[in-house]
Amino acid sequence: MDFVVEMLNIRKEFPGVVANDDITLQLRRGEIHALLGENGAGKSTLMSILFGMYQPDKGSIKINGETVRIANPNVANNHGIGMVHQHFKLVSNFTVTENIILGNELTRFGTLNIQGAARKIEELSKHYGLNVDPHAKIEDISVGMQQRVEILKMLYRDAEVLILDEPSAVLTPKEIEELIKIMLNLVKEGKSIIVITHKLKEIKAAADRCTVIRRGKTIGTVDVKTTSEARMAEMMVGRDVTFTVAKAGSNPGEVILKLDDLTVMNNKNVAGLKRFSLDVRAGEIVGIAGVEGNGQSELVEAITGLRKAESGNIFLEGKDITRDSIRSRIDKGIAHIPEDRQKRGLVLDYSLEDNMILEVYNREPFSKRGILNRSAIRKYASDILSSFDVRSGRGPLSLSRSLSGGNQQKAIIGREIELNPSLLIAVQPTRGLDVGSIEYIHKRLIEHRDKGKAVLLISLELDEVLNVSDRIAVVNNGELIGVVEAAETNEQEIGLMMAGVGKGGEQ
Ligand SMILES: Nc1ncnc2c1ncn2[C@@H]1O[C@H](COP(=O)(O)OP(=O)(O)OP(=O)(O)O)[C@@H](O)[C@H]1O
Repeated sequence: MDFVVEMLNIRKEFPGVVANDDITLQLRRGEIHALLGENGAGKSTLMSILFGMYQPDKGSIKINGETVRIANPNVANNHGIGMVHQHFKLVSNFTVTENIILGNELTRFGTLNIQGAARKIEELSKHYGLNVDPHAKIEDISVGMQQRVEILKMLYRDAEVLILDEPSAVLTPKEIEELIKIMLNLVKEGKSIIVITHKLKEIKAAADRCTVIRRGKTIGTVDVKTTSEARMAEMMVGRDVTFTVAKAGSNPGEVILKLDDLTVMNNKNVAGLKRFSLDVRAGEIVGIAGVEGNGQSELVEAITGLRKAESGNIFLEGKDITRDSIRSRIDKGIAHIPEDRQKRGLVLDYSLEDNMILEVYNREPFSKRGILNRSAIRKYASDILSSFDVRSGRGPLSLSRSLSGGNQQKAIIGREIELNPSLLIAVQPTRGLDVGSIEYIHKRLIEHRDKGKAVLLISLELDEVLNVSDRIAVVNNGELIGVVEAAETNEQEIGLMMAGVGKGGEQ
């Protein structure tokens, strides 16, 4: 068999955890190979080893049949291996071309040949159907385009093997479709791809084979065509997974959050949210559906106090909080699962336990007269971590940075739900989570509702909005297009509303 990459019996240990335990993955030339596994199963570690960022403790790597030692990412590049990380590594005020040649291109005379590079990038972009403008500035292009720049960067360096780490996590549904097309184009031209993803639908749509790992061990490699989504999910978590959300009807009570004619400016100082009014009641989950960038961030930031409202009012349990500080809003009962877990969710260089008390460290029993009560903090953190199944090497003492992305996300969700807020704002709460964890988080959101609390769910996953919410508010271009009962609508209707067509067909 013609394998372009073979990772054989790989082992990698971190303090307190065996991240990879005898893992074998063989990549055929010209295939799309999915790598599937629960949060913390060891996928990123395995790919970091292939890309030369970590050295395995045991095992070997073969490229085109020859054993190699990949000492660092430059060596990986020289072997034709490229990687697109979850968090892009682009300089935002540089152009596409400047980013691609950064650290790579010096001519024989020590001067840069930017025009030549731009021409080559344009050709590559055309050849693989990427449609990227080499002269555009990174800050002016969409996230989907930025990802293509990362792909181009690999192609520019003649990568034959492309590793994509959860590439669809940051994309809109349309961008995901385009990405799948691009991946299929790439393999048609002879490239080989390893893609880490939690989305079984995408594996079905794009991949040839799929290797499943669980808790650091290989479970098996399957042909995607002949394996059902349910079977792959079961291999991954070791039990059956239900894909539907079980919930009783809602029982809404008094209004908890009232937004009245709210206008909020965006970063470009134009109205990102326009004269927006909405009620969220106790005992209900209201979902916000919309294409990314249609006012959702401005809405969330205005409610949480991260951005000021230009006009209009925000009421929490009848009290006007429009001008309250962030701290005062937290104290009054607003909790927030932020979209960006690394920037806003966690202090990555703090331990997990310190992250669990970020909002409550000044309360008893966690501190008294400025002295922290470590044992109370540890107990509180340990309880959250075990109830949300946050897996890490050293439990509450683990550095937050060392957790896998999905486990970081679960820790944030646990911390916010534990505050028992009267209003829980959940932004993309299940982004990057495996299907088992998604099931669990949905259950906890519904439980919170059933305790008589209000939940505002903002998600780009239409399935999630439809399944978890009781009512759905659709936004387009910063405006509320309409509010519908989740039980009485469907994907088509919401899709049309997201495109700006009001309920009943009026534009
Ligand atoms: N640098 C590190 N130091 C300590 N522990 C680490 C480090 N990197 C990863 N780990 C641990 O190794 C395990 C595997 O992590 P890894 O990031 O490979 O998982 P993953 O499968 O990619 O998860 P996810 O789907 O959540 O991204 C986790 O328990 C994680 O906490």
